[in-house]
Amino acid sequence: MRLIQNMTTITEYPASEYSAPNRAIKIAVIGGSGVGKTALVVRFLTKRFIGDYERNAGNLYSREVQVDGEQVTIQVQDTPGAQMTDNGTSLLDHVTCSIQWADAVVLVYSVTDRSSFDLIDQLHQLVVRSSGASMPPVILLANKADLLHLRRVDSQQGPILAGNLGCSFYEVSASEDYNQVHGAFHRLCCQLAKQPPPASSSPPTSATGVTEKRRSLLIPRPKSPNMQDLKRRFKQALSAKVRTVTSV
Ligand SMILES: Nc1nc2c(ncn2[C@@H]2O[C@H](COP(=O)(O)OP(=O)(O)OP(=O)(O)O)[C@@H](O)[C@H]2O)c(=O)[nH]1
Repeated sequence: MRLIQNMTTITEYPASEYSAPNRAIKIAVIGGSGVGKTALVVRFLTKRFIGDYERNAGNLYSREVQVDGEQVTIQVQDTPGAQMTDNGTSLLDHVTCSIQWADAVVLVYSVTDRSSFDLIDQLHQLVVRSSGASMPPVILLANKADLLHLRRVDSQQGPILAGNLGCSFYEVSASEDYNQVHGAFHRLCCQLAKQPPPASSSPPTSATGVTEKRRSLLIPRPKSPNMQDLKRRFKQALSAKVRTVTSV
């Protein structure tokens, strides 16, 4: 597949075709539970929308692509849903680790879930706190835009929040519109690809050494075989649909 946008080209290849180590672009996707994080990641990487997923335990997905002639590996960390508690938020250890690992962060809420919108401000603060001196690029995604009758977050509120946080905003539907989802991730990838790759020998840029940790120690290990796992789930979903059709 070849995509051209703003003079930047991205060509996707099956990961198995290449063995040479590439530059990696690492993206962490964070947000409340059930907002569609997995659906968005899978849609971006495979073009497919699969309705049902197991509850996310923190999978790492990757895909080989070519950006402006440079072969890169896009790695997307799908984090478990953060939840609001009386004391703040929970399930944040994994989220914090993902932020420190990532080159960029995608914050996600669902337009059908007011609490997921209210959570964004706290998650953004967590990104600021976890990033030290090297704040990564952040984009805000409002998902499930197709569910008009269930909307609980007004369409003007997303852009206002994004403006306050200083990040780009996209309202998307993982289920209905691949181009919207792809466009949002694509622009982020192009932005990251234009940045110079980190020098492996460079010293930490902050007293906490967050930058150095981001590149090395805190890389979460994949908890599933990524594309293999995706293919297995897709086959399961297909065969379930075939069973439903044949039994009607
Ligand atoms: N209608 C509609 N449903 C969606 C959309 N995106 C996701 N869903 C549904 O929302 C539910 C939750 O999606 P997931 O991708 O599992 O959400 P998640 O944020 O990864 O959830 P956790 O693993 O609990 O953190 C699933 O039933 C999806 O089919 C969308 O754009 N439109």
